[in-house]
Amino acid sequence: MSRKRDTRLTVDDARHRRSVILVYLVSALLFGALLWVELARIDRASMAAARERGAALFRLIEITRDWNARHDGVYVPVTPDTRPNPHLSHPRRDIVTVDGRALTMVNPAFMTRQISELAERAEGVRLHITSLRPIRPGNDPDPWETASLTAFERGAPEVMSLLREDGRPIHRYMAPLRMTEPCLQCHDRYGYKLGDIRGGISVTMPAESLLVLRDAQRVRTGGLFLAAALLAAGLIHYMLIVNRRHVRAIARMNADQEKLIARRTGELAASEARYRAIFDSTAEGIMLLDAEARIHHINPAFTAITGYQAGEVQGHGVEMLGAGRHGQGFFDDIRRALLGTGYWQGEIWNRRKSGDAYVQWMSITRASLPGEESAYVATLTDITQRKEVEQRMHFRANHDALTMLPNRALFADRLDAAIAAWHRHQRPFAVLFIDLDHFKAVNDRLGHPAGDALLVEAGARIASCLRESDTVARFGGDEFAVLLTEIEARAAVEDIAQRICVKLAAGFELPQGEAQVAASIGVAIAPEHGTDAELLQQHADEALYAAKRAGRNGWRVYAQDIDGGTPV
Ligand SMILES: Nc1nc2c(ncn2[C@@H]2O[C@H](COP(=O)(O)OP(=O)(O)OP(=O)(O)O)[C@@H](O)[C@H]2O)c(=O)[nH]1
Repeated sequence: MSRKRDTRLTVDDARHRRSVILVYLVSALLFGALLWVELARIDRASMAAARERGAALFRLIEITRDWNARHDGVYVPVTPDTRPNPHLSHPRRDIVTVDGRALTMVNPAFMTRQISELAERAEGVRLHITSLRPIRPGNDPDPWETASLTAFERGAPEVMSLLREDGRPIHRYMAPLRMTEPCLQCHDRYGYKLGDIRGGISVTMPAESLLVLRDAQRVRTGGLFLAAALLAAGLIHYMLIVNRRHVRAIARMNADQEKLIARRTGELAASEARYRAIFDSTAEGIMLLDAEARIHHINPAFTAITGYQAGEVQGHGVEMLGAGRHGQGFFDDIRRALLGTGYWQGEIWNRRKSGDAYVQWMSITRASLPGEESAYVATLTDITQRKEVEQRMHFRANHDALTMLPNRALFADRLDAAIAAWHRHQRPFAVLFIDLDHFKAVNDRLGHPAGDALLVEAGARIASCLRESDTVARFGGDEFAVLLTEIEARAAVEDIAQRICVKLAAGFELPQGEAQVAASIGVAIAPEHGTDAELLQQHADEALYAAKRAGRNGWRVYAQDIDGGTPV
Protein backbone atom coordinates (compact mmCIF):
# COMPACT_ATOMS: atom_id res chain seq x y z
CA MET A 1 0.00 0.00 0.00
CA SER A 2 2.74 2.44 1.02
CA ARG A 3 4.81 1.46 -2.00
CA LYS A 4 1.79 2.21 -4.16
CA ARG A 5 1.48 5.63 -2.50
CA ASP A 6 5.24 6.26 -2.98
CA THR A 7 4.92 5.41 -6.64
CA ARG A 8 1.95 7.74 -6.93
CA LEU A 9 3.89 10.54 -5.24
CA THR A 10 6.89 10.01 -7.54
CA VAL A 11 4.58 10.22 -10.55
CA ASP A 12 3.04 13.39 -9.09
CA ASP A 13 6.48 14.90 -8.47
CA ALA A 14 7.62 14.19 -12.01
CA ARG A 15 4.38 15.64 -13.40
CA HIS A 16 4.78 18.71 -11.21
CA ARG A 17 8.40 19.18 -12.29
CA ARG A 18 7.36 18.93 -15.93
CA SER A 19 4.58 21.48 -15.39
CA VAL A 20 6.96 23.93 -13.68
CA ILE A 21 9.54 23.58 -16.44
CA LEU A 22 6.79 24.08 -19.00
CA VAL A 23 5.55 27.19 -17.22
CA TYR A 24 9.01 28.74 -17.20
CA LEU A 25 9.62 27.65 -20.78
CA VAL A 26 6.33 29.08 -22.04
CA SER A 27 6.88 32.28 -20.03
CA ALA A 28 10.39 32.60 -21.45
CA LEU A 29 9.12 32.03 -24.98
CA LEU A 30 6.16 34.36 -24.61
CA PHE A 31 8.04 37.18 -22.93
CA GLY A 32 11.04 36.56 -25.21
CA ALA A 33 8.80 36.99 -28.25
CA LEU A 34 7.20 40.12 -26.77
CA LEU A 35 10.65 41.46 -25.88
CA TRP A 36 11.85 40.77 -29.38
CA VAL A 37 8.90 42.72 -30.79
CA GLU A 38 9.50 45.52 -28.29
CA LEU A 39 13.25 45.69 -29.03
CA ALA A 40 12.45 45.82 -32.73
CA ARG A 41 10.05 48.66 -31.98
CA ILE A 42 12.77 50.47 -30.01
CA ASP A 43 15.19 49.95 -32.90
CA ARG A 44 12.61 51.27 -35.28
CA ALA A 45 11.95 54.25 -33.03
CA SER A 46 15.67 54.94 -32.78
CA MET A 47 16.01 54.71 -36.53
CA ALA A 48 12.94 56.89 -36.97
CA ALA A 49 14.51 59.53 -34.71
CA ALA A 50 17.74 59.35 -36.70
CA ARG A 51 15.74 59.52 -39.89
CA GLU A 52 13.82 62.56 -38.65
CA ARG A 53 17.11 64.23 -37.80
CA GLY A 54 18.68 63.34 -41.14
CA ALA A 55 15.53 64.39 -43.02
CA ALA A 56 15.39 67.70 -41.13
CA LEU A 57 19.01 68.47 -41.97
CA PHE A 58 18.47 67.42 -45.56
CA ARG A 59 15.38 69.54 -45.79
CA LEU A 60 17.23 72.51 -44.31
CA ILE A 61 20.01 72.15 -46.85
CA GLU A 62 17.50 71.71 -49.61
CA ILE A 63 15.69 74.91 -48.58
CA THR A 64 18.97 76.77 -48.30
CA ARG A 65 19.99 75.52 -51.72
CA ASP A 66 16.67 76.51 -53.13
CA TRP A 67 17.04 79.92 -51.60
CA ASN A 68 20.50 80.16 -53.19
CA ALA A 69 19.28 78.94 -56.55
CA ARG A 70 16.39 81.35 -56.52
CA HIS A 71 18.96 84.11 -56.17
CA ASP A 72 21.01 82.62 -59.02
CA GLY A 73 23.75 82.17 -56.47
CA VAL A 74 24.93 84.62 -53.87
CA TYR A 75 28.08 86.65 -53.63
CA VAL A 76 30.33 86.32 -50.66
CA PRO A 77 33.65 87.92 -49.90
CA VAL A 78 36.66 85.94 -51.10
CA THR A 79 38.49 84.61 -48.04
CA PRO A 80 41.15 81.98 -47.53
CA ASP A 81 38.37 79.51 -46.75
CA THR A 82 36.12 80.69 -49.59
CA ARG A 83 38.03 80.74 -52.81
CA PRO A 84 36.32 81.23 -56.23
CA ASN A 85 34.74 78.00 -57.36
CA PRO A 86 36.73 76.70 -60.34
CA HIS A 87 33.85 74.39 -61.33
CA LEU A 88 31.42 77.23 -61.64
CA SER A 89 31.30 78.69 -65.09
CA HIS A 90 29.49 81.99 -64.83
CA PRO A 91 30.35 85.22 -66.63
CA ARG A 92 30.13 87.18 -63.39
CA ARG A 93 31.52 84.54 -61.06
CA ASP A 94 33.94 87.06 -59.50
CA ILE A 95 33.16 90.71 -59.05
CA VAL A 96 34.61 93.66 -57.18
CA THR A 97 32.44 95.99 -55.22
CA VAL A 98 32.68 99.76 -55.82
CA ASP A 99 34.65 99.98 -52.63
CA GLY A 100 37.11 97.42 -53.97
CA ARG A 101 36.08 94.28 -52.09
CA ALA A 102 36.43 91.05 -54.11
CA LEU A 103 33.29 88.94 -54.15
CA THR A 104 32.80 85.48 -55.63
CA MET A 105 29.60 83.72 -56.53
CA VAL A 106 28.58 80.81 -54.34
CA ASN A 107 26.13 78.48 -56.12
CA PRO A 108 24.01 75.89 -54.19
CA ALA A 109 26.59 73.08 -54.55
CA PHE A 110 29.43 75.26 -53.33
CA MET A 111 27.29 76.56 -50.52
CA THR A 112 26.37 73.01 -49.54
CA ARG A 113 30.05 72.09 -49.28
CA GLN A 114 30.75 75.17 -47.19
CA ILE A 115 27.86 74.43 -44.78
CA SER A 116 28.91 70.78 -44.67
CA GLU A 117 32.39 71.67 -43.53
CA LEU A 118 30.98 73.96 -40.87
CA ALA A 119 28.49 71.32 -39.69
CA GLU A 120 31.17 68.66 -39.56
CA ARG A 121 33.36 70.80 -37.47
CA ALA A 122 30.55 71.87 -35.12
CA GLU A 123 28.28 68.76 -34.88
CA GLY A 124 30.30 66.00 -36.47
CA VAL A 125 27.54 65.86 -39.10
CA ARG A 126 28.71 65.34 -42.60
CA LEU A 127 26.68 66.56 -45.56
CA HIS A 128 27.73 65.30 -48.90
CA ILE A 129 26.21 66.36 -52.13
CA THR A 130 26.77 63.69 -54.71
CA SER A 131 25.47 62.32 -57.95
CA LEU A 132 25.87 59.33 -60.19
CA ARG A 133 27.12 61.94 -62.70
CA PRO A 134 29.10 64.38 -60.58
CA ILE A 135 30.42 67.55 -62.10
CA ARG A 136 33.08 67.98 -59.45
CA PRO A 137 35.32 64.95 -58.80
CA GLY A 138 35.04 65.53 -55.04
CA ASN A 139 31.34 64.82 -55.34
CA ASP A 140 31.85 61.23 -56.38
CA PRO A 141 29.50 58.89 -54.45
CA ASP A 142 30.84 56.29 -52.05
CA PRO A 143 29.42 52.73 -52.41
CA TRP A 144 26.56 53.34 -49.93
CA GLU A 145 25.65 56.56 -51.71
CA THR A 146 25.83 54.81 -55.08
CA ALA A 147 23.43 52.14 -53.83
CA SER A 148 21.13 54.83 -52.42
CA LEU A 149 21.17 56.85 -55.63
CA THR A 150 20.39 53.71 -57.60
CA ALA A 151 17.48 53.07 -55.20
CA PHE A 152 16.22 56.63 -55.86
CA GLU A 153 16.33 55.92 -59.57
CA ARG A 154 14.05 52.95 -58.84
CA GLY A 155 11.66 55.16 -56.92
CA ALA A 156 12.82 54.97 -53.27
CA PRO A 157 11.93 58.28 -51.55
CA GLU A 158 14.80 58.12 -49.07
CA VAL A 159 17.39 55.73 -47.59
CA MET A 160 18.34 55.39 -43.95
CA SER A 161 21.06 53.11 -42.57
CA LEU A 162 22.93 52.41 -39.39
CA LEU A 163 26.53 51.66 -40.26
CA ARG A 164 29.95 51.56 -38.69
CA GLU A 165 32.71 53.80 -39.80
CA ASP A 166 36.18 53.58 -38.35
CA GLY A 167 34.73 51.44 -35.55
CA ARG A 168 32.10 54.04 -34.64
CA PRO A 169 28.38 53.81 -35.32
CA ILE A 170 26.90 56.27 -37.76
CA HIS A 171 23.46 57.00 -39.10
CA ARG A 172 23.34 57.76 -42.73
CA TYR A 173 20.37 59.44 -44.32
CA MET A 174 20.04 60.24 -47.94
CA ALA A 175 17.28 61.70 -50.08
CA PRO A 176 17.29 62.65 -53.76
CA LEU A 177 17.72 66.13 -55.10
CA ARG A 178 15.19 66.78 -57.83
CA MET A 179 15.44 69.36 -60.58
CA THR A 180 13.50 72.50 -59.73
CA GLU A 181 13.03 75.64 -61.83
CA PRO A 182 15.91 77.46 -60.16
CA CYS A 183 18.17 74.41 -60.60
CA LEU A 184 17.45 74.24 -64.31
CA GLN A 185 18.91 77.71 -64.78
CA CYS A 186 22.35 76.15 -64.42
CA HIS A 187 21.78 72.46 -65.03
CA ASP A 188 19.57 72.38 -68.10
CA ARG A 189 22.68 72.32 -70.18
CA TYR A 190 23.39 68.87 -68.83
CA GLY A 191 20.08 67.65 -70.28
CA TYR A 192 18.15 67.51 -66.99
CA LYS A 193 14.47 68.17 -66.98
CA LEU A 194 12.20 69.42 -64.27
CA GLY A 195 11.70 66.75 -61.54
CA ASP A 196 14.68 64.62 -62.66
CA ILE A 197 16.92 63.30 -59.94
CA ARG A 198 20.05 65.29 -60.17
CA GLY A 199 21.72 63.49 -57.31
CA GLY A 200 21.32 63.47 -53.59
CA ILE A 201 22.64 64.74 -50.32
CA SER A 202 23.79 62.16 -47.81
CA VAL A 203 23.64 63.17 -44.18
CA THR A 204 26.10 61.22 -42.05
CA MET A 205 25.44 61.64 -38.34
CA PRO A 206 27.30 60.20 -35.34
CA ALA A 207 24.95 57.57 -33.86
CA GLU A 208 26.50 57.10 -30.42
CA SER A 209 24.16 59.39 -28.51
CA LEU A 210 21.02 57.89 -30.12
CA LEU A 211 22.36 54.36 -29.72
CA VAL A 212 23.20 55.01 -26.07
CA LEU A 213 19.60 56.12 -25.58
CA ARG A 214 18.36 53.17 -27.59
CA ASP A 215 20.51 50.69 -25.67
CA ALA A 216 19.44 52.16 -22.35
CA GLN A 217 15.84 51.77 -23.43
CA ARG A 218 16.56 48.22 -24.57
CA VAL A 219 18.20 47.34 -21.27
CA ARG A 220 15.32 48.90 -19.32
CA THR A 221 12.74 47.13 -21.45
CA GLY A 222 14.67 43.86 -21.23
CA GLY A 223 14.81 44.20 -17.46
CA LEU A 224 11.13 44.97 -17.27
CA PHE A 225 10.22 42.02 -19.46
CA LEU A 226 12.52 39.72 -17.52
CA ALA A 227 10.97 40.86 -14.26
CA ALA A 228 7.47 40.48 -15.70
CA ALA A 229 8.32 37.03 -17.05
CA LEU A 230 9.79 35.95 -13.72
CA LEU A 231 6.81 37.39 -11.87
CA ALA A 232 4.27 35.70 -14.14
CA ALA A 233 6.13 32.38 -14.08
CA GLY A 234 6.64 32.68 -10.33
CA LEU A 235 2.96 33.37 -9.82
CA ILE A 236 1.96 30.41 -11.95
CA HIS A 237 4.62 28.36 -10.17
CA TYR A 238 3.13 29.37 -6.83
CA MET A 239 -0.37 28.55 -8.08
CA LEU A 240 0.91 25.18 -9.24
CA ILE A 241 2.35 24.52 -5.78
CA VAL A 242 -0.90 25.57 -4.08
CA ASN A 243 -2.90 23.56 -6.58
CA ARG A 244 -0.63 20.59 -6.03
CA ARG A 245 -1.17 20.85 -2.29
CA HIS A 246 -4.92 20.88 -2.88
CA VAL A 247 -4.70 17.98 -5.30
CA ARG A 248 -2.62 16.05 -2.77
CA ALA A 249 -5.09 16.85 0.00
CA ILE A 250 -7.96 15.72 -2.23
CA ALA A 251 -5.98 12.62 -3.23
CA ARG A 252 -5.40 11.84 0.46
CA MET A 253 -9.11 12.34 1.15
CA ASN A 254 -9.97 10.13 -1.81
CA ALA A 255 -7.57 7.47 -0.60
CA ASP A 256 -9.12 7.61 2.88
CA GLN A 257 -12.59 7.44 1.35
CA GLU A 258 -11.55 4.53 -0.83
CA LYS A 259 -10.16 2.72 2.19
CA LEU A 260 -13.35 3.41 4.10
CA ILE A 261 -15.49 2.28 1.19
CA ALA A 262 -13.34 -0.83 0.75
CA ARG A 263 -13.67 -1.63 4.46
CA ARG A 264 -17.41 -0.98 4.45
CA THR A 265 -17.80 -3.00 1.25
CA GLY A 266 -15.86 -5.85 2.86
CA GLU A 267 -18.01 -5.65 5.98
CA LEU A 268 -21.14 -5.54 3.85
CA ALA A 269 -19.95 -8.49 1.78
CA ALA A 270 -19.13 -10.44 4.97
CA SER A 271 -22.51 -9.52 6.43
CA GLU A 272 -24.24 -10.43 3.17
CA ALA A 273 -22.30 -13.74 3.10
CA ARG A 274 -23.31 -14.43 6.71
CA TYR A 275 -26.98 -13.78 6.05
CA ARG A 276 -26.77 -15.64 2.76
CA ALA A 277 -25.23 -18.61 4.59
CA ILE A 278 -28.00 -18.49 7.17
CA PHE A 279 -30.62 -18.15 4.44
CA ASP A 280 -29.11 -21.00 2.44
CA SER A 281 -28.24 -23.39 5.22
CA THR A 282 -31.16 -23.08 7.62
CA ALA A 283 -33.31 -26.18 7.90
CA GLU A 284 -36.42 -24.05 7.75
CA GLY A 285 -37.85 -23.22 4.39
CA ILE A 286 -37.96 -19.48 3.76
CA MET A 287 -39.89 -17.58 1.16
CA LEU A 288 -40.04 -13.84 0.63
CA LEU A 289 -43.44 -12.65 -0.50
CA ASP A 290 -44.60 -9.34 -1.90
CA ALA A 291 -47.67 -7.47 -0.72
CA GLU A 292 -49.85 -9.52 -3.08
CA ALA A 293 -48.47 -12.75 -1.59
CA ARG A 294 -46.45 -13.55 -4.70
CA ILE A 295 -43.28 -15.56 -4.10
CA HIS A 296 -40.09 -13.63 -4.84
CA HIS A 297 -37.27 -15.62 -3.25
CA ILE A 298 -36.94 -19.04 -1.69
CA ASN A 299 -34.06 -20.80 0.02
CA PRO A 300 -32.70 -24.31 -0.60
CA ALA A 301 -34.60 -25.69 2.42
CA PHE A 302 -37.83 -24.54 0.77
CA THR A 303 -36.88 -26.60 -2.28
CA ALA A 304 -35.97 -29.56 -0.05
CA ILE A 305 -39.35 -29.40 1.71
CA THR A 306 -41.64 -28.62 -1.22
CA GLY A 307 -39.68 -30.02 -4.17
CA TYR A 308 -40.13 -26.73 -6.05
CA GLN A 309 -37.13 -24.96 -7.62
CA ALA A 310 -36.97 -21.16 -7.50
CA GLY A 311 -37.89 -20.72 -11.15
CA GLU A 312 -41.04 -22.80 -10.67
CA VAL A 313 -42.50 -20.63 -7.92
CA GLN A 314 -41.08 -17.15 -8.41
CA GLY A 315 -43.80 -14.72 -9.42
CA HIS A 316 -46.56 -17.19 -8.53
CA GLY A 317 -49.08 -16.63 -5.76
CA VAL A 318 -48.46 -18.53 -2.56
CA GLU A 319 -51.77 -20.36 -3.03
CA MET A 320 -50.04 -22.60 -5.58
CA LEU A 321 -48.58 -24.46 -2.56
CA GLY A 322 -51.98 -25.13 -0.97
CA ALA A 323 -53.37 -28.62 -0.41
CA GLY A 324 -57.00 -27.51 -0.54
CA ARG A 325 -57.62 -28.60 3.02
CA HIS A 326 -58.42 -25.21 4.45
CA GLY A 327 -61.51 -23.13 3.83
CA GLN A 328 -61.53 -19.50 2.76
CA GLY A 329 -62.12 -18.49 6.39
CA PHE A 330 -58.73 -19.91 7.37
CA PHE A 331 -56.93 -17.72 4.87
CA ASP A 332 -59.08 -14.72 5.76
CA ASP A 333 -57.92 -15.16 9.37
CA ILE A 334 -54.29 -15.17 8.25
CA ARG A 335 -54.81 -12.05 6.15
CA ARG A 336 -56.52 -10.26 9.05
CA ALA A 337 -53.69 -11.19 11.43
CA LEU A 338 -51.06 -9.93 9.01
CA LEU A 339 -52.87 -6.67 8.40
CA GLY A 340 -53.40 -6.24 12.12
CA THR A 341 -50.29 -7.40 13.94
CA GLY A 342 -48.07 -8.11 10.96
CA TYR A 343 -47.57 -11.65 12.24
CA TRP A 344 -49.21 -15.06 11.92
CA GLN A 345 -48.09 -18.54 12.77
CA GLY A 346 -49.72 -21.87 12.80
CA GLU A 347 -50.10 -25.23 11.14
CA ILE A 348 -51.06 -25.27 7.54
CA TRP A 349 -51.59 -28.06 5.07
CA ASN A 350 -49.75 -27.68 1.80
CA ARG A 351 -48.96 -29.92 -1.11
CA ARG A 352 -45.50 -30.82 -2.36
CA LYS A 353 -44.60 -30.73 -6.05
CA SER A 354 -44.94 -34.54 -5.95
CA GLY A 355 -48.58 -34.09 -4.96
CA ASP A 356 -48.20 -35.29 -1.34
CA ALA A 357 -50.08 -33.24 1.17
CA TYR A 358 -48.10 -32.42 4.28
CA VAL A 359 -48.56 -30.32 7.32
CA GLN A 360 -46.12 -27.55 8.08
CA TRP A 361 -45.57 -25.03 10.78
CA MET A 362 -45.53 -21.63 9.17
CA SER A 363 -44.63 -18.20 10.53
CA ILE A 364 -45.36 -15.16 8.43
CA THR A 365 -43.92 -11.78 9.41
CA ARG A 366 -44.40 -8.44 7.75
CA ALA A 367 -40.96 -7.16 6.80
CA SER A 368 -39.48 -4.22 4.99
CA LEU A 369 -36.52 -5.34 2.95
CA PRO A 370 -34.50 -2.51 1.37
CA GLY A 371 -34.30 -2.85 -2.39
CA GLU A 372 -36.86 -5.67 -2.38
CA GLU A 373 -40.50 -5.59 -3.22
CA SER A 374 -41.05 -8.34 -0.68
CA ALA A 375 -43.44 -7.44 2.08
CA TYR A 376 -43.53 -10.70 4.04
CA VAL A 377 -41.05 -13.31 5.19
CA ALA A 378 -42.55 -16.75 5.65
CA THR A 379 -40.67 -19.58 7.33
CA LEU A 380 -41.99 -23.10 7.09
CA THR A 381 -41.07 -26.30 8.81
CA ASP A 382 -42.31 -29.67 7.67
CA ILE A 383 -43.89 -31.09 10.84
CA THR A 384 -45.55 -34.10 9.26
CA GLN A 385 -43.21 -36.54 11.00
CA ARG A 386 -43.36 -34.64 14.25
CA LYS A 387 -47.12 -34.62 14.03
CA GLU A 388 -47.13 -38.35 13.45
CA VAL A 389 -44.83 -38.88 16.43
CA GLU A 390 -46.96 -36.58 18.51
CA GLN A 391 -50.08 -38.39 17.44
CA ARG A 392 -48.47 -41.75 18.23
CA MET A 393 -47.36 -40.49 21.63
CA HIS A 394 -50.77 -38.99 22.25
CA PHE A 395 -52.40 -42.25 21.22
CA ARG A 396 -50.05 -44.22 23.44
CA ALA A 397 -50.68 -41.90 26.32
CA ASN A 398 -54.40 -42.37 25.95
CA HIS A 399 -54.77 -45.96 24.80
CA ASP A 400 -54.05 -49.35 26.08
CA ALA A 401 -51.04 -50.84 24.33
CA LEU A 402 -52.53 -54.33 24.11
CA THR A 403 -56.13 -53.77 23.01
CA MET A 404 -55.63 -50.25 21.53
CA LEU A 405 -58.73 -49.25 23.45
CA PRO A 406 -58.82 -45.92 25.31
CA ASN A 407 -57.06 -46.15 28.68
CA ARG A 408 -58.12 -44.87 32.05
CA ALA A 409 -56.88 -41.32 31.32
CA LEU A 410 -58.81 -40.96 28.06
CA PHE A 411 -61.86 -42.57 29.68
CA ALA A 412 -61.63 -39.92 32.43
CA ASP A 413 -61.49 -37.14 29.77
CA ARG A 414 -64.53 -38.50 28.01
CA LEU A 415 -66.35 -38.94 31.31
CA ASP A 416 -65.59 -35.27 32.08
CA ALA A 417 -66.90 -34.34 28.64
CA ALA A 418 -70.09 -36.33 29.28
CA ILE A 419 -70.54 -34.62 32.64
CA ALA A 420 -70.06 -31.22 30.96
CA ALA A 421 -72.60 -32.17 28.30
CA TRP A 422 -75.03 -33.19 30.99
CA HIS A 423 -74.58 -29.85 32.66
CA ARG A 424 -75.30 -28.13 29.33
CA HIS A 425 -78.07 -30.36 27.96
CA GLN A 426 -79.08 -32.60 30.88
CA ARG A 427 -78.49 -35.70 28.84
CA PRO A 428 -78.15 -38.77 31.07
CA PHE A 429 -75.24 -41.16 30.60
CA ALA A 430 -73.95 -44.32 32.19
CA VAL A 431 -70.68 -45.78 33.38
CA LEU A 432 -70.12 -49.53 33.22
CA PHE A 433 -67.20 -51.23 35.00
CA ILE A 434 -66.48 -54.67 33.59
CA ASP A 435 -64.21 -57.29 35.12
CA LEU A 436 -63.65 -60.67 33.52
CA ASP A 437 -64.35 -63.67 35.64
CA HIS A 438 -61.76 -66.36 36.03
CA PHE A 439 -59.42 -64.79 33.60
CA LYS A 440 -56.39 -65.82 35.58
CA ALA A 441 -57.24 -69.40 34.75
CA VAL A 442 -56.81 -68.67 31.02
CA ASN A 443 -53.35 -67.33 31.67
CA ASP A 444 -52.54 -70.24 33.83
CA ARG A 445 -53.87 -72.84 31.45
CA LEU A 446 -53.05 -71.42 27.99
CA GLY A 447 -50.31 -68.98 28.80
CA HIS A 448 -49.99 -65.22 28.96
CA PRO A 449 -50.17 -64.65 25.18
CA ALA A 450 -53.47 -66.51 25.12
CA GLY A 451 -54.70 -64.25 27.91
CA ASP A 452 -53.57 -61.26 25.83
CA ALA A 453 -55.44 -62.49 22.81
CA LEU A 454 -58.52 -63.02 24.89
CA LEU A 455 -58.30 -59.51 26.30
CA VAL A 456 -58.11 -58.09 22.75
CA GLU A 457 -61.08 -60.18 21.66
CA ALA A 458 -63.01 -59.25 24.80
CA GLY A 459 -62.51 -55.54 24.03
CA ALA A 460 -63.78 -56.04 20.51
CA ARG A 461 -66.82 -57.92 21.77
CA ILE A 462 -67.66 -55.17 24.24
CA ALA A 463 -67.27 -52.53 21.48
CA SER A 464 -69.55 -54.48 19.22
CA CYS A 465 -72.33 -53.95 21.75
CA LEU A 466 -71.95 -50.15 21.69
CA ARG A 467 -72.63 -47.20 19.36
CA GLU A 468 -69.87 -45.20 17.71
CA SER A 469 -70.33 -42.41 20.19
CA ASP A 470 -69.86 -44.70 23.18
CA THR A 471 -66.48 -45.49 24.69
CA VAL A 472 -64.97 -48.76 25.78
CA ALA A 473 -61.72 -48.48 27.73
CA ARG A 474 -59.35 -50.98 29.27
CA PHE A 475 -58.25 -49.93 32.73
CA GLY A 476 -55.65 -52.66 33.03
CA GLY A 477 -55.56 -56.42 33.73
CA ASP A 478 -58.97 -57.81 32.89
CA GLU A 479 -60.81 -54.61 33.79
CA PHE A 480 -62.77 -52.68 31.16
CA ALA A 481 -65.01 -49.63 31.44
CA VAL A 482 -67.77 -48.37 29.18
CA LEU A 483 -69.21 -44.87 28.88
CA LEU A 484 -72.66 -44.76 27.33
CA THR A 485 -73.67 -41.26 26.30
CA GLU A 486 -77.05 -39.91 25.49
CA ILE A 487 -78.94 -42.86 26.87
CA GLU A 488 -82.68 -42.88 26.42
CA ALA A 489 -83.58 -44.90 29.48
CA ARG A 490 -82.19 -47.13 32.15
CA ALA A 491 -83.51 -50.17 30.28
CA ALA A 492 -81.28 -49.42 27.34
CA VAL A 493 -78.30 -49.45 29.67
CA GLU A 494 -79.33 -52.68 31.25
CA ASP A 495 -79.84 -54.13 27.80
CA ILE A 496 -76.31 -53.25 26.79
CA ALA A 497 -74.91 -54.64 30.04
CA GLN A 498 -76.77 -57.79 29.39
CA ARG A 499 -75.52 -58.06 25.84
CA ILE A 500 -71.95 -57.56 26.97
CA CYS A 501 -72.34 -60.30 29.56
CA VAL A 502 -73.68 -62.64 26.93
CA LYS A 503 -70.95 -61.79 24.44
CA LEU A 504 -68.15 -62.28 26.92
CA ALA A 505 -69.61 -65.47 28.27
CA ALA A 506 -69.36 -67.01 24.82
CA GLY A 507 -66.31 -69.17 24.30
CA PHE A 508 -63.05 -67.77 22.86
CA GLU A 509 -61.31 -69.58 20.01
CA LEU A 510 -57.73 -68.66 20.72
CA PRO A 511 -54.65 -69.81 18.80
CA GLN A 512 -53.55 -71.53 21.96
CA GLY A 513 -56.92 -73.24 22.42
CA GLU A 514 -60.44 -72.64 23.55
CA ALA A 515 -61.09 -70.50 26.56
CA GLN A 516 -64.11 -69.60 28.57
CA VAL A 517 -64.56 -66.55 30.74
CA ALA A 518 -67.49 -64.42 31.85
CA ALA A 519 -67.94 -60.83 32.94
CA SER A 520 -69.21 -59.06 36.02
CA ILE A 521 -70.52 -55.55 35.29
CA GLY A 522 -71.27 -52.68 37.64
CA VAL A 523 -73.47 -49.85 36.32
CA ALA A 524 -73.80 -46.26 37.53
CA ILE A 525 -76.16 -43.91 35.74
CA ALA A 526 -75.92 -40.12 35.79
CA PRO A 527 -77.49 -38.10 37.10
CA GLU A 528 -79.32 -40.69 39.15
CA HIS A 529 -76.16 -42.03 40.78
CA GLY A 530 -74.23 -38.83 40.72
CA THR A 531 -72.92 -36.19 38.33
CA ASP A 532 -69.40 -36.30 39.65
CA ALA A 533 -66.76 -38.45 37.91
CA GLU A 534 -65.28 -39.84 41.07
CA LEU A 535 -68.63 -40.63 42.59
CA LEU A 536 -69.98 -42.25 39.45
CA GLN A 537 -66.86 -44.42 39.11
CA GLN A 538 -67.01 -45.31 42.76
CA HIS A 539 -70.66 -46.32 42.38
CA ALA A 540 -69.95 -48.32 39.25
CA ASP A 541 -67.14 -50.09 41.13
CA GLU A 542 -69.39 -50.86 44.06
CA ALA A 543 -72.00 -52.22 41.65
CA LEU A 544 -69.29 -54.36 39.99
CA TYR A 545 -68.26 -55.89 43.25
CA ALA A 546 -71.88 -56.48 44.07
CA ALA A 547 -72.16 -58.39 40.81
CA LYS A 548 -69.03 -60.37 41.71
CA ARG A 549 -70.40 -61.12 45.10
CA ALA A 550 -73.66 -62.17 43.53
CA GLY A 551 -71.84 -64.96 41.80
CA ARG A 552 -70.23 -63.34 38.75
CA ASN A 553 -71.37 -63.50 35.10
CA GLY A 554 -73.96 -60.79 35.68
CA TRP A 555 -74.49 -57.06 36.02
CA ARG A 556 -75.65 -54.83 38.82
CA VAL A 557 -76.96 -51.24 38.69
CA TYR A 558 -75.82 -49.16 41.61
CA ALA A 559 -78.36 -48.67 44.36
CA GLN A 560 -78.24 -47.45 47.89
CA ASP A 561 -78.48 -50.97 49.05
CA ILE A 562 -76.47 -52.47 46.26
CA ASP A 563 -76.51 -56.03 47.47
CA GLY A 564 -80.27 -55.93 47.03
CA GLY A 565 -79.80 -55.30 43.28
CA THR A 566 -81.36 -57.43 40.63
CA PRO A 567 -79.29 -60.53 39.80
CA VAL A 568 -78.79 -61.50 36.20
N1 LIG B 1 -52.52 -62.31 29.82
C1 LIG B 1 -52.59 -61.27 30.59
N2 LIG B 1 -52.90 -61.39 31.85
C2 LIG B 1 -53.01 -60.29 32.64
C3 LIG B 1 -52.75 -59.02 32.12
N3 LIG B 1 -52.94 -58.12 33.11
C4 LIG B 1 -53.27 -58.82 34.20
N4 LIG B 1 -53.31 -60.13 33.93
C5 LIG B 1 -53.62 -61.17 34.80
O1 LIG B 1 -55.04 -61.18 35.01
C6 LIG B 1 -55.32 -61.74 36.22
C7 LIG B 1 -56.35 -60.86 36.90
O2 LIG B 1 -56.60 -61.30 38.19
P1 LIG B 1 -57.99 -61.60 38.73
O3 LIG B 1 -59.00 -60.68 38.25
O4 LIG B 1 -57.84 -61.74 40.21
O5 LIG B 1 -58.28 -63.06 38.19
P2 LIG B 1 -59.67 -63.70 37.96
O6 LIG B 1 -59.36 -65.07 37.68
O7 LIG B 1 -60.39 -62.98 36.85
O8 LIG B 1 -60.47 -63.47 39.31
P3 LIG B 1 -61.93 -63.01 39.47
O9 LIG B 1 -62.14 -61.75 38.92
O10 LIG B 1 -62.16 -63.05 40.93
O11 LIG B 1 -62.78 -64.06 38.74
C8 LIG B 1 -53.99 -61.80 36.96
O12 LIG B 1 -53.57 -63.17 37.02
C9 LIG B 1 -53.02 -61.04 36.12
O13 LIG B 1 -51.70 -61.56 36.16
C10 LIG B 1 -52.41 -58.89 30.78
O14 LIG B 1 -52.19 -57.83 30.22
N5 LIG B 1 -52.39 -60.07 30.05
